[in-house]
Amino acid sequence: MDSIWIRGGNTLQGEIPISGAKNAALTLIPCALLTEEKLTLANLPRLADVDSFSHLMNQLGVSTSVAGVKKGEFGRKVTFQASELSSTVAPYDMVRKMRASILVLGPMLARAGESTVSLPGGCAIGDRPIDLHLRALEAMGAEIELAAGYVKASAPKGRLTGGDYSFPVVSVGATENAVMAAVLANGRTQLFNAAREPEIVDLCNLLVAMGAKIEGIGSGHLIIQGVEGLHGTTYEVMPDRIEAGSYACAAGITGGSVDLLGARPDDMQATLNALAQAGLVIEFHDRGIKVSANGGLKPLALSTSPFPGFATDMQAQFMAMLCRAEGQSFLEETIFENRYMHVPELRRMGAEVDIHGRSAVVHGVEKMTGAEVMATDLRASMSLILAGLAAEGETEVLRVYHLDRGYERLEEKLSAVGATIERRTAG
Ligand SMILES: CC(=O)N[C@H]1[C@@H](OP(=O)(O)OP(=O)(O)OC[C@H]2O[C@@H](n3ccc(=O)[nH]c3=O)[C@H](O)[C@@H]2O)O[C@H](CO)[C@@H](O)[C@@H]1O
Ligand SMILES: C=C(OP(=O)(O)O)C(=O)O
Repeated sequence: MDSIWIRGGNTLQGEIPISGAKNAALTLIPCALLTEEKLTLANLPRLADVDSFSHLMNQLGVSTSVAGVKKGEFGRKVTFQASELSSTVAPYDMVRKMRASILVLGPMLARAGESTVSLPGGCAIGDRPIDLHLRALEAMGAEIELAAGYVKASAPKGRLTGGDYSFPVVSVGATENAVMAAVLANGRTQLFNAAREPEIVDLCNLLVAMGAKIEGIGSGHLIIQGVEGLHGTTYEVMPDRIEAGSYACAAGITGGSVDLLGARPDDMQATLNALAQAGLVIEFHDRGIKVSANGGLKPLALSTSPFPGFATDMQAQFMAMLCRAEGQSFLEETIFENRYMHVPELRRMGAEVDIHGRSAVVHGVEKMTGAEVMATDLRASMSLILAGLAAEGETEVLRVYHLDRGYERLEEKLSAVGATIERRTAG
């Protein structure tokens, strides 16, 4: 199993190209299920989750072809074609590896009139139910059965009918499933209190490019007029705002300066505001965003919330950075109940963090020290990498497969800006 080894203490300086967004890719790929024609996605990040999703698509009968990729380039262009579906079942073996597999439920139901997907269950960061995905599909006439760990959805007479649904809690995945189902439904669907994350805007923009009719894109009220069919297209995946924010924290924690090439300011305003409040200097230019340290880090008070609020996917990385701030920071995690798994590992590196339920108090320390640490989930892993970059001595982050879900060639990107970092393969 691979690990990442770091010798900390280097000040990072230089350019980091930002890859296509994992969380956009994972909702754009299942859109291929909505048409018999080819869907080509450019700038798809080379990530374990994207490979797993492509594999799941293959199991459903979708063909994939990858365009020639040049050595040293990030991302790749993949064409998906679902001429016909050979299966409408997403098995446990796939779903347990990647929760986002649930995102085939809506489009497969819309396309084939039926869809069976293994229940994803909880994961390291929390319970993560899918009840809202199911309620939204029921509002479009879906009949849902739960049995033997699977959810089986079917559309009476083979086609969903437009309906209205108001989400009691903002859910990114449930909004995505509902939108992908509604685009082929018979009639109009209205979604209230829909998630407004930039990845959902990316999804809606792709669907419109495929011939869908969607109003209110970017707002919490989506109005979708179902159409008879969608066509293929070529579409470029948006840049990863979480990857960009993570590398911005790397500049902060090492007292350096990085240019986040391709990052889009509008997608990450809350992150940029928090970085600025922590004392970093943010500059915008036509190739991206430059984030530079300017003296010591200031402590912050941050609470996670749905977009446009401060993203839960940035909480662990900010916590690592704030371990080096001058004073006490306060963090509150409102989205997932168990998203402080990185804290015991950060403490092993000298961090002083108190947890009280969903709140954390981070007492800034003058130095952190390298250690062997265990990654527990994707963003927790990144927080340990960040701590390792600033720590004295050597850090080895184990269970790197979590990182490989969401950071394309992390060690290459960080060594290019001056980090002493390498991937080690055991055995
Ligand atoms: C692949 C992907 O895009 N993953 C992102 C997506 O996850 P995901 O789509 O799973 O997260 P949701 O937005 O659905 O979850 C938000 C909250 O709603 C709750 N909930 C959700 C669905 C449901 O049916 N019932 C329910 O109660 C969840 O437990 C959580 O407390 O959004 C999260 C919140 O921004 C991010 O951390 C993940 O990186
Ligand atoms: C929680 C995350 O992803 P997923 O929903 O795929 O687990 C994440 O990207 O931080």
